[in-house]
Amino acid sequence: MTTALDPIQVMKQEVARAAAARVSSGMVVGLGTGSTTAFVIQFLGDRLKSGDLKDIKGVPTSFQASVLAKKYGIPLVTLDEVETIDLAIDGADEVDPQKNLIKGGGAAHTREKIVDALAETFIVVVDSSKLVDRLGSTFPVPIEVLPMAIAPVSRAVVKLGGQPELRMGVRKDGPVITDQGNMVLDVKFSHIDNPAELERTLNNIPGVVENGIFVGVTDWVLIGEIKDGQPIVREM
Ligand SMILES: O=C(CO)[C@H](O)[C@H](O)COP(=O)(O)O
Repeated sequence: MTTALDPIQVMKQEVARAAAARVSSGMVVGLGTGSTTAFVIQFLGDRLKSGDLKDIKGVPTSFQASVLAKKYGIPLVTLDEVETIDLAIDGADEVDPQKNLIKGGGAAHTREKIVDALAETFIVVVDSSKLVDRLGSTFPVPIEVLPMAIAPVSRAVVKLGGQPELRMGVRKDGPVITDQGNMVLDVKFSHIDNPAELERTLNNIPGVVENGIFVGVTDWVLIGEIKDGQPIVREM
């Protein structure tokens, strides 16, 4: 008996393979967080193992990314050790037609924004379900907040028209704690007219560490799709 592969997983793998193929020997590579970039890290490890790729260094965007990079044999460096990142590859929860993003489904958006924004080239890898006409259509905006400021930040986002919800752990009692020891508010907005303005406004609230709106950071989006029953990768 054969088991049909989940089409979303197939699209993620294809797009991850296409992104991993864009990495050249000697590059410093930003390693994103999430299920799609987990495939990227695995494929980079495969290329290193086969000798097709040599001497790359990874800058992880999360504890999860560093664990996977070690598992697949990718040497890691910190931002203290390198001045530039040649290429960053990361996933996203929503992508609009201007290549603006909502990220942070894995609560890693703070480190992701630092690494992705530093990269000379930033490639986003998504399956086609992540494409939206307008940010905020399907996904709330994740905001990393210092634990002591959860109440005032929640009140401030309500004044901005948002509905905040403290992100809770799935296999853990209590809230999700980020790699930096903070908490995450997922904030639903009925519509986001100006993502750049909302990104700045949210980051100006005292106690907010970083929010998951990424404006003007993306160079390329690789989109995994199924066409005529076959997975294809489209570029935006
Ligand atoms: O922003 C992220 C983590 O903070 C991820 O990149 C985003 O949630 C997409 O994840 P996936 O590839 O699993 O769909």
